[in-house]
Amino acid sequence: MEVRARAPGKIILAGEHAVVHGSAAVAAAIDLYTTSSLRLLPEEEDGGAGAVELDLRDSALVFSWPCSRLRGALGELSGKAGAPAPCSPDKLAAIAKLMEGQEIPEAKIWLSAGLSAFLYLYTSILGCRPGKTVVISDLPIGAGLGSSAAFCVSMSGALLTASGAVGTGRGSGAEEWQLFGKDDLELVNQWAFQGEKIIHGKPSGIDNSVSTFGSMIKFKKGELTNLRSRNPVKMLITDTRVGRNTKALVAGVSERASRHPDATASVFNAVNSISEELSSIVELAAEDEIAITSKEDKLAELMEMNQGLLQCMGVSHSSIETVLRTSLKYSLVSKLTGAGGGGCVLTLIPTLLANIVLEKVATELESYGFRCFKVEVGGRGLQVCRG
Ligand SMILES: Nc1ncnc2c1ncn2[C@@H]1O[C@H](COP(=O)(O)OP(=O)(O)O)[C@@H](O)[C@H]1O
Ligand SMILES: C[C@@](O)(CCOP(=O)(O)O)CC(=O)O
Ligand SMILES: [Mg+2]
Repeated sequence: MEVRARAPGKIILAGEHAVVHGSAAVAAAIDLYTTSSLRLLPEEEDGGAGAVELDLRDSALVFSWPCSRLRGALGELSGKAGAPAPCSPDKLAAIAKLMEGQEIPEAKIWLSAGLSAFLYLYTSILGCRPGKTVVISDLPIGAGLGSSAAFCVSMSGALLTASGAVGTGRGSGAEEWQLFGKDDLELVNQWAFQGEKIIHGKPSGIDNSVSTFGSMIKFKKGELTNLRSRNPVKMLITDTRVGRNTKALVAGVSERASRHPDATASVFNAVNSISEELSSIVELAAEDEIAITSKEDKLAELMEMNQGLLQCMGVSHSSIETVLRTSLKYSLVSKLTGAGGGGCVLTLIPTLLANIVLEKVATELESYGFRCFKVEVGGRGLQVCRG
């Protein structure tokens, strides 16, 4: 039997980086997904044959580890259905050794973090049982849209379903994709967070939480509040195609914070106020055109202020500045989203101007070699399908 699990990427409307240091942040799921499909294979009679295979379709790369090699490196693991234990330094070192001999092209060496997270999740949840996993994603990888979290959430969802630890709870029989109940989602989220730790070093947990639970959320110190967004929030996403790595950017902000503790504490505090205000504005119901415009003006101003503070943290980039300047020509406000340093930028598209301005600004941005995504904001989180 095959289990498929899909998990969305996300945008951060306010609060990235500061959220790692305890400030509030606001994030929403988007309708771009990573899907992990898992098929367990029968154990061979001698107990030693078979392999764990990971097929990364978008990269056209397949990785494989004989079960005997996994047992040799990690011991006789039985698999675990309950809450996860963090990956110990010894296990991480053993996983790093298992990367040896895998042919990762130099240009895609960043995939090794994802492979390590995969091996940790697979062997911790299922032990060293043979199986094949195929991963396909709509998301640009390493661009600020939470591909690492969507990878960990979809993988944890598929593995925990295959292990029997979680089961599909809700959804009509006619629907292919089914939703989990709250307890199952909590468990998937805990495992995905451990996977994110392997990829990010010090994640806040916002990305895996919004990918698991979907919708729009406020997140602060591990606490999640669901936001009821009363009016649609329309965002254009521009991928500058400048590659970057969240782990390095998060570490860079922490280093700046240790050099200038008082100044950065004030910056993080200001971001906290922006996220708090933005989350209450999002929940206001605007009934007419004047109210909608006034609400969107406030959101735009808060995004603009947040972008200035992200510059203070040292995570903007000349490509991001180009997107800001271009959108400003159309009187639109933008901010980076995710870790910055390149990657993606959000542009708020006012409801009343959407028909006039969206295509024009996207066309101009694409003429510079950027890639634009028009996404639905605040949709579903993890979904699973068996077949
Ligand atoms: N589909 C995928 N297959 C393998 N690894 C992935 C995949 N998606 C994400 N990753 C891992 O996550 C890393 C990107 O995460 P990160 O730097 O946090 O950027 P973002 O989460 O914004 O895309 C990649 O370098 C890779 O290790
Ligand atoms: C910078 C940060 O706030 C968000 C990172 O998002 P992404 O990996 O760039 O999509 C880090 C975190 O909250 O874990
Ligand atoms: Mg990430």
